[in-house]
Amino acid sequence: MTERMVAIIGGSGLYDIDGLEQVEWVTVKTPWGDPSDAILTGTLQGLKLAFLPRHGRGHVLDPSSVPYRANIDALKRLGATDVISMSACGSFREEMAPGDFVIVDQFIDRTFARDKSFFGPGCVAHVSLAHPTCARLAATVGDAAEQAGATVHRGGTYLAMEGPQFSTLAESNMYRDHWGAHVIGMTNMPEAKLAREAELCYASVAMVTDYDCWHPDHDAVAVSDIIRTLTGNAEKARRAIAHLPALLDPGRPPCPHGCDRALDTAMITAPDKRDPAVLARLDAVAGRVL
Ligand SMILES: CSC[C@H]1O[C@H](OP(=O)(O)O)[C@H](O)[C@@H]1O
Ligand SMILES: Nc1ncnc2[nH]cnc12
Repeated sequence: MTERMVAIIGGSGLYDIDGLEQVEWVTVKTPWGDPSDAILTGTLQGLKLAFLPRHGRGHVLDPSSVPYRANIDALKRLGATDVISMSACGSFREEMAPGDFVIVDQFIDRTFARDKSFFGPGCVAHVSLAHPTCARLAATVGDAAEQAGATVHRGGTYLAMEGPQFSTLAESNMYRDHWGAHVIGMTNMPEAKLAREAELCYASVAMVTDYDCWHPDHDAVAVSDIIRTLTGNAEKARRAIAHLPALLDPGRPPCPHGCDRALDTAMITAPDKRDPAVLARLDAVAGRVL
């Protein structure tokens, strides 16, 4: 049994959480640079929690500038075992309406200007991403969101785009009609890939703010519309977090899906060929297998 620490990565509109005890904003140094901000740590009814605002408090980082590797490394370094991402997103489906929560289970990664792996020359590893989210954690997060009064869609494909501009109509139609995506955002990739490499269970709550630009009855998305919906979404997200301690024990049994053992079969560089400087950077992420 591992001691559980649930890390919440808060997206647009969610820059802190309340109700924690023994609260501290902790500054964490990582070999990948500084995380987006200090990390809020504390306990909620006995459950250890950490909270990191993805864009920094005051929303100072655009999606391409978020230090995804530093964020995941810092959470792992602090002792996180589970990561719950809470993000604003556009919807490609009529029934996934603004205000609804989608528990994402698949991704299409269209980002191209971000560091996507902790591994590389000197230590090569290939983890499986067939099932990029943790089904156990996702089910619990879905329960917490429902208990918070949200309309929850369990399962959905999140198209991660580079941004910061929103999609063209042609792109929106292609993602929706031909690629089968359900929601769109700019941040869950490479975050989910890095969480898997760091052997963290990862679940994503995509909180719908708009219909992007494909919907004939809705104007193309604008930040002002998003902000209007965000406030209500963030309130529901906070209520969902408050339900987590009743659903998650402080002790965490091994992940039945193997998220916490993702590196068991991933490393391919021969041990005597591994670069010591690269291994030093992997101390938190891959320390278990190095
Ligand atoms: C403020 S609209 C666009 C912005 O919102 C989402 O951020 P996050 O995923 O961190 O909630 C989206 O991905 C864009 O970065
Ligand atoms: N329509 C949209 N496209 C990309 N990111 C988003 N975040 C919120 N709405 C979005």
